[in-house]
Amino acid sequence: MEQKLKIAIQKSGRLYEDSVKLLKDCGIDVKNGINKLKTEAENFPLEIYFLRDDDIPQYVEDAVADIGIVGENVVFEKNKKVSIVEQLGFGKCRLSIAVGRKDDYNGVGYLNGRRIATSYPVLVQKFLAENGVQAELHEISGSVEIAPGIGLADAIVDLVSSGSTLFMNGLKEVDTVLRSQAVLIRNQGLDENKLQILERLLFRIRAVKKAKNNKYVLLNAPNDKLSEIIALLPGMKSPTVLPLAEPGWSSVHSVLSENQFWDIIEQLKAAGAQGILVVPIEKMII
Ligand SMILES: Nc1ncnc2c1ncn2[C@@H]1O[C@H](COP(=O)(O)OP(=O)(O)OP(=O)(O)O)[C@@H](O)[C@H]1O
Ligand SMILES: O=P(O)(O)OC[C@H]1O[C@H](OP(=O)(O)OP(=O)(O)O)[C@H](O)[C@@H]1O
Ligand SMILES: [Mg+2]
Repeated sequence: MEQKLKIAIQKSGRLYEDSVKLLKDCGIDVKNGINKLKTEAENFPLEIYFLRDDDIPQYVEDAVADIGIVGENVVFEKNKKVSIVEQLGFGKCRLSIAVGRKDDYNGVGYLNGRRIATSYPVLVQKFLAENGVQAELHEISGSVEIAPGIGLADAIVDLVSSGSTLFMNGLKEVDTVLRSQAVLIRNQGLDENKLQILERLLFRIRAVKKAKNNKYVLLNAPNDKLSEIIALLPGMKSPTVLPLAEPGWSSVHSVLSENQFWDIIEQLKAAGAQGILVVPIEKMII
């Protein structure tokens, strides 16, 4: 029987949809019946377990699952013997210190002798020790933002992304303990066969990630401006240039990365490019 790689992903919550989408974008068909906690892909040797995110590092250390998708915040908090294989670019958030909106926080020293509520005692204790601060930790498993309002703590350390939960609870973000995103982790003792399946999966994940960070650009350029325009375009090798039906004009095709995209588009326009089209790329294999 063909061996399968076992992957643990979050059952529901912030990482669930993006984790399933990533596998689907990798061409792996994931059928998840409601309340079904285990499923097999039909077209790739992968078995998928749907779990609480907190449990994933332990399961991966114990080889109950071979690999898993979980936030770096959880990986570092749980401190299990697993390896991080790849950052996945979603589930981006930060573990931050927040205090009451009117409190006069003036640096981490403010926390000396105060009560801090958090679901991340290990990370918070490490941060406090590094900063020479002694505080009283109250570990709570959720709804941390309510703690100052009900007199349970003077400050909290919790995950923040838009900041709207803090705002709605009368709190303000004052310092960051850790920046986090979802990562792929693996058991440290995978055999050759499983490592090979993991390599195949990683090859696809990287192609999907790369495609997301790049755009395909098509534009029209007058031939006398071609060399100036081509010099602005990186492309995978070099841009493709095709003659247009209209004499004296060419169509130029290239790939631009998301982070330099708008700068280059402005320069292309200034250099005489017209009819610029930007198209998403589905997979990118270099
Ligand atoms: N607001 C956010 N924006 C982006 N990513 C987030 C946000 N909040 C949490 N995350 C990331 O998503 C992970 C899962 O968050 P979620 O709130 O779903 O966890 P949970 O309530 O502990 O879920 P579970 O039921 O699986 O234990 C977090 O560990 C973090 O990495
Ligand atoms: O800065 P924001 O965009 O408001 O996001 C922050 C909130 O998101 C997470 O909780 P989530 O909404 O996932 O619910 P949970 O408490 O049930 O985990 C986190 O624990 C914060 O409470
Ligand atoms: Mg959890």
